[in-house]
Amino acid sequence: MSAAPLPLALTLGEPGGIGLDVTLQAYHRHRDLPPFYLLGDADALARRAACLGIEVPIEATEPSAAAGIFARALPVVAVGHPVVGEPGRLVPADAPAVIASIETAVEHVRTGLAAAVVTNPINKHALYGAGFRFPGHTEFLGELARRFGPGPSAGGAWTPIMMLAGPELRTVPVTVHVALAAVPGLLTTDLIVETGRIVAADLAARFGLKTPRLAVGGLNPHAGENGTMGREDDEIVAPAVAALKGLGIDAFGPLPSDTMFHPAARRGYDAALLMYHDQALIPVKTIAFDETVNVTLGLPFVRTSPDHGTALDIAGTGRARPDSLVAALRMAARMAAADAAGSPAGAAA
Ligand SMILES: NC(=O)c1ccc[n+]([C@@H]2O[C@H](COP(=O)([O-])OP(=O)(O)OC[C@H]3O[C@@H](n4cnc5c(N)ncnc54)[C@H](O)[C@@H]3O)[C@@H](O)[C@H]2O)c1
Ligand SMILES: N[C@H](C(=O)O)[C@H](O)COP(=O)(O)O
Repeated sequence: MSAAPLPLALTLGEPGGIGLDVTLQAYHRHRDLPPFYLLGDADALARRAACLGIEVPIEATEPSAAAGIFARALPVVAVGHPVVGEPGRLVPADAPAVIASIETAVEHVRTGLAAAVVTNPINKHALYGAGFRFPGHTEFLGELARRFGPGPSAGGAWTPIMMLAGPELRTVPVTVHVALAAVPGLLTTDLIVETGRIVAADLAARFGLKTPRLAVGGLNPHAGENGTMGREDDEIVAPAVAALKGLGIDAFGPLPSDTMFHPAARRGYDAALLMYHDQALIPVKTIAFDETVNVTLGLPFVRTSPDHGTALDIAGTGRARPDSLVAALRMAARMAAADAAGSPAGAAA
């Protein structure tokens, strides 16, 4: 007899945003989801369900009982902080619960209570007053990963890599939450090579792509047009592509970033590496905003998230679509199964 699958640990996210809405709607509308529990406050979730006018049975519980409860009620595991969760408003008193839910989710995976971490969106600015010092989940999770033991990077660090994965396109920003003006100074050949190496390794191990093809986009218009529109593409990006090839990775570029996302071009690669946040996130969110998943590669555990943000403008209105969260829950379950099996399981979106 095989054991019941471990549940996924879903974090609270910003309680003034749509995280609670999409959590409730996902459970309400989809009967075939992998079992998950919300790390938060059952009362706040019940208040949001009433606000949305939907009936969702909610049960406060412990992680070990969550999978058994899931068929009859949405399990909620308390994080030890009450939550106000007023739709459309950031309440400073809610920040400790938001941070605690992320830490607790990672701890539950580390201690074998949960299979993977799925995060609801946060408002980073709202957390800074409570001591949060990271640009986003990605960097915070990289730090929390140290609890699993030393990572492969310098000083025992883990290198978390952001990938946005949709049904037709996967993109990776090489630099992430930094001002555009800082990007040229941060781009190095080593950074691109390390990013490409982790992407190729995780696509093979966790997405069932044995020899993933990586398209590398240039920084400047027309990938620098032979150096006449900036030298970074020739001096930093091209050597990184050559180094990735030297590692046996099927990488090519630098490509002009404006013409690498049309349908025929997309069929030529499994993931695209782009030099900064908006180069990577605009195409994938434009093509499939409702189905794309934000996944963190390079960690000793699985983390996925919907691609959207807190959307304070529509919280509590019933207009938030749960599709991206549903995709994130399903992808997390597939990736965790691949990790558990120690072999590729094909977690493609
Ligand atoms: N994973 C995360 O924690 C994460 C991801 C992205 C943005 N954010 C944060 O979210 C905040 C708001 O960011 P933003 O305004 O750029 O993006 P957003 O995704 O919150 O909203 C952009 C637009 O899309 C709409 N929208 C978003 N999700 C939707 C859904 N599920 N259904 C229907 N409509 C939806 C919103 O109403 C808004 O009009 C920022 O503080 C940002 O840092 C967090
Ligand atoms: N850049 C991400 C996006 O726009 O989807 C987002 O801010 C989430 O980042 P984290 O997963 O690091 O919180």
